[in-house]
Amino acid sequence: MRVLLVTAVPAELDAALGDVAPGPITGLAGGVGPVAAAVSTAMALASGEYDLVVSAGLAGGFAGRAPIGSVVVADTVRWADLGADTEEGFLDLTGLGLAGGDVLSATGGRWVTDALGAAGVPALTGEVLTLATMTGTDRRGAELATVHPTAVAEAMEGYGVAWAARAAGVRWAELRAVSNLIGRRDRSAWDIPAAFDALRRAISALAAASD
Ligand SMILES: O=C(O)c1cccc(C(=O)CC[C@H]2O[C@@H](n3cnc4c(=O)[nH]cnc43)[C@H](O)[C@@H]2O)c1
Repeated sequence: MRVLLVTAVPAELDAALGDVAPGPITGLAGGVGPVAAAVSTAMALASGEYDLVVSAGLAGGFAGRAPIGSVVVADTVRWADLGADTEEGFLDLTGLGLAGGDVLSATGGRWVTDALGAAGVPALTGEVLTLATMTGTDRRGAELATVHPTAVAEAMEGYGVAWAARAAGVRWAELRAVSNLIGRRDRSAWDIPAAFDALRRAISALAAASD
């Protein structure tokens, strides 16, 4: 299994690949946000060298659903701020009568959860939201939790990676380690070392399964 691992920033990539010897996993720090992620993933996939793409890195977890330090694997990803903000509430693409889809099913998610299970790495499964605007208020966090009851976490790249993988006909997954809870932005409450440790263990499990 030849895996392309796409993070947003180099620090996430270094943490993810910390225990992984050169081999079946190739890393790419593709940039922050869905557009940078989609473009960099599409360019890498043009080589035709990969069987699976994994969007990986830090994430915000919904309180009571995904605690700091936990690993989450997406069954679906949703670009949650793609649509229109109206007096009647948020309208997604379907609500706007537009084609394109703002929810994608993770075609490689099962392979990732099986790899984690085989290595004894605990993981939660659920919807992972992609947002171009990171949530920074309790009001917005509560709104997202209500509107998306099966969402466990939010990040900023998964949908972009998924869109590029789907266009290239390559299976894809999203795996995140929770560094902070979604809500009022309080950088001092982020536990990046705990999340990076969880990320490193999870990616080691993927490397073991891809050999
Ligand atoms: O400050 C640091 O030391 C540091 C080191 C590595 C990465 C970061 C980031 O800020 C990564 C940003 C990246 O993480 C995702 N993320 C993390 N928490 C959230 C969130 O609450 N809502 C949305 N996205 C989140 C996201 O994918 C960013 O691209 C800092």
